[in-house]
Amino acid sequence: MPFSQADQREREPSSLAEPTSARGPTTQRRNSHPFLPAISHLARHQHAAPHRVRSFHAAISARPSFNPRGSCTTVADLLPSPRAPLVQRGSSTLTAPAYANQSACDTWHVSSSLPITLRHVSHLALITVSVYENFPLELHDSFFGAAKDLLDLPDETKMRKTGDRPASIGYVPQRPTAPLYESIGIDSPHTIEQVERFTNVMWPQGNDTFSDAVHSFSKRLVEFAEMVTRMVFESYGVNMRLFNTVMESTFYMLRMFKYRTRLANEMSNLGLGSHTDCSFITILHQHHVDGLQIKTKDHRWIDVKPEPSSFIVFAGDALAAWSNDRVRACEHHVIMKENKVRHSTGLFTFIKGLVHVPKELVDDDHPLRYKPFDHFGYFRFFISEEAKKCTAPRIKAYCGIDN
Ligand SMILES: O=C(O)CCC(=O)C(=O)O
Ligand SMILES: [Fe+2]
Repeated sequence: MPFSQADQREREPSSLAEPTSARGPTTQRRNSHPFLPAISHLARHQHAAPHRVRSFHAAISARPSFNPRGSCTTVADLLPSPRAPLVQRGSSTLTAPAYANQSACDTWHVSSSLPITLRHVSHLALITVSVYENFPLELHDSFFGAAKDLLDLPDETKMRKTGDRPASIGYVPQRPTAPLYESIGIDSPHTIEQVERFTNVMWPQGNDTFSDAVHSFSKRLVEFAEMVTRMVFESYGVNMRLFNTVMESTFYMLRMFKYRTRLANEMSNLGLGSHTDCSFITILHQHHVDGLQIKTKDHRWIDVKPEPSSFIVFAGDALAAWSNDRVRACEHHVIMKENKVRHSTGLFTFIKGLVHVPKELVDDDHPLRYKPFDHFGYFRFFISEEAKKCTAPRIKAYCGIDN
């Protein structure tokens, strides 16, 4: 989420906040916020039996090769063994390999009510998840139709102030370093009040088609983000009371991106430069036009192909720190290969208050590597000029501990 416009608002009081000074490195173990590995790719899954699950239903596929210590995660390593035992509880089922592009993958079917143990998945860099129930294709299409209407508005309209929360940042116009890219954000898009507030700024006469599409889509996306969060807490054996606290303290920002086509005299096809996100997790959706690439541990860029109802989950910098470097924040960029306008969207999660590495993730082999940090404070640092000069990862510069 490489925002260039600093729109820094005052910090919101946090239910998680504890005085930093009161906590030394060895005592900073409560109130931390876990998260998923590096990347999940959520794809439509045809073989599912939706009637088996009550609510949100997804399938997670992963390639084999599991590193039980999971010290550091990127694509193409630390993936679970197909032989790894999977816990199946509640309405979960384990099915045959189902994801066509990946050989020897296993598929887990999970629902939000499902306490599936994700220990084997939690160090993954790349997993694929099919979301098919509660997330019909029409919803994706109506959402992207709404996003297109929004991003086709005149720049002066898109620049209007719409939010005032700590992590708010509104419209990011095309700029010399990323001339093809523009983006616009909606805070708390799962609440109808916030979506209507935003809509009324953009369309003072109202636009129910827009607000309905965005709200319906975001509500489900937030449910999905919660589900993933829960799975990660469980996978790390972190106290579930902490999960509840974190859920209450999570701030969601939805951003919609548009990449225009190149002009005749423009040589570069770079849509968006290489970066990691400052979020805890990011859930991305590319809709139809590809361009997203992620960097593997061995520094290769690989394509993430769009599928009509597929999502990708990235670990952001905050998750990397929370996990005490077990999970690596996913480096990604956008290369515009097709000569088509590209629309994509991302849900970014932030934790209000201090983020601590949980005690479960600190041991002799994994000494504490991060001080507790204020996530919104990190957001402000992330978009600052100072951060741009950092040679080390920004999160390390902000709150890393040299061991
Ligand atoms: O458009 C995309 O697929 C990625 C956008 C992105 O990475 C970002 O805005 O942080
Ligand atoms: Fe990003």
